[in-house]
Amino acid sequence: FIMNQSKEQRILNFVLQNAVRGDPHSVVDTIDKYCSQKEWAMNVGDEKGKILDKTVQEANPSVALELGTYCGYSAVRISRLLKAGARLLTVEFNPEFAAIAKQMIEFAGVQDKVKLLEGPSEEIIPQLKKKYEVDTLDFVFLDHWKERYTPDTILLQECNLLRKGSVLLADNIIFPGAPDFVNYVRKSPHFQCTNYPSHLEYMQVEDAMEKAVFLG
Ligand SMILES: Nc1ncnc2c1ncn2[C@@H]1O[C@H](Cn2cc(CNC(=O)c3cc([N+](=O)[O-])cc(O)c3O)nn2)[C@@H](O)[C@H]1O
Ligand SMILES: [Mg+2]
Repeated sequence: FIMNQSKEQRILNFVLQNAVRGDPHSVVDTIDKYCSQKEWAMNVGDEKGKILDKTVQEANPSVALELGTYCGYSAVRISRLLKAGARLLTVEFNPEFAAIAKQMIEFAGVQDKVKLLEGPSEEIIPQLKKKYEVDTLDFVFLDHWKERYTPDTILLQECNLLRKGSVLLADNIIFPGAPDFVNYVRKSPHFQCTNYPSHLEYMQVEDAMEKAVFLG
């Protein structure tokens, strides 16, 4: 247990020493092993990860966006399911976390499918069309600051980044909670919502994910 390292650095080192290079599944399993046995961390985890997997497979996105990369757990989890030629853009504004995630993504061998965009989501989203050549987004995973879920969902619409059928999936609806987001999407005539009860990663605490499909 190297004290002067960050928790995120310890998670990355555990993966580099214990997972199989080029095998995204082993990277995901190894992070879950470390975070359930050694140090808790805010990865979406395996129980909610299975809901994420099903939602991604159903959407079968060509272009996906993730808000809040953290160590890259869900970026690896999502990108391992993407069809040939599909891509994931993931947004992270903490440079230390971005550096960890970059190494995690490369070790997993999914770097050709994943583009990590460093900066706050509110700055990056308006750049997606011109700077990152996005037309519309097929899938969006929200897992960053919970107070940003609603403003960023509104921003995605204002930037014409959603099309009929675009799928939003939000983590932490119960814990830490995103009450204004849940109110916003469930009240909006532009979204069809589904709630998926689950548990907080690595804990026996209630949590849930919310799927909101854009109706145009
Ligand atoms: N506007 C933003 N733009 C880009 N990246 C952002 C933004 N806000 C936070 N981030 C980044 O998301 C990552 C992860 N993150 C997520 C959160 C919010 N999520 C949680 O706080 C959380 C907390 C718990 N929890 O406390 O049990 C469980 C979870 O699953 C969570 O996602 N804060 N940082 C961090 O690296 C941060 O730099
Ligand atoms: Mg989360």
